[in-house]
Amino acid sequence: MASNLKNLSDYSGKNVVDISNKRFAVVVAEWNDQVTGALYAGALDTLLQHGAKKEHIVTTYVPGTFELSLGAQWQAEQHEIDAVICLGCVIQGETRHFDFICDAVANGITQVGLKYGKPVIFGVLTTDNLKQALDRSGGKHGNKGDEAAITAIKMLGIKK
Ligand SMILES: Nc1c(NC[C@H](O)[C@H](O)[C@H](O)CO)[nH]c(=O)[nH]c1=O
Ligand SMILES: CC(=O)[C@@H](O)COP(=O)(O)O
Repeated sequence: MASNLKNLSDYSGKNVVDISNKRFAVVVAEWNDQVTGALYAGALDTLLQHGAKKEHIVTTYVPGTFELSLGAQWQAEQHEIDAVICLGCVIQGETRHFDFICDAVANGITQVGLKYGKPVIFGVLTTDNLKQALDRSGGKHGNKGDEAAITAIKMLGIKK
């Protein structure tokens, strides 16, 4: 369902479990930091609102979205990490570079989750322009950082 039909910050309460002892890694891309900073604020707030302890949230930064996959692997390979949340924002420029980054990071993040059997969440905006990104990082369509955090929580509820 397109974001303009479903607010990114709305979610059902199903599979929302006690996360007071769960440890989260949040990996944030520095590119478009006006947007990724807002995504991070949303994700952090959502984790804390649902009972995560601040001392159980490890935050690291990578240069760009392309580096999120390796940044996520460095976190997921640590036994004590229960879930990884990846936050980035790729905005279409004049060339096809956008396509290569988006494809690489979607596949890379997927492979990390499968390799370590842990939720590794794709909290990446892939937009045509800055306005679309701002609308989805705390604007009229909600915050994909919220969505990424609640997705991590719900996946932990599903994983036995
Ligand atoms: N154009 C955007 C980038 N480009 C940088 C890449 O992510 C990567 O860091 C570089 O290709 C070196 O490997 N990154 C974003 O996160 N967002 C963009 O819009
Ligand atoms: C997604 C990008 O890497 C892009 O913003 C770079 O811009 P351009 O395609 O004009 O080089």
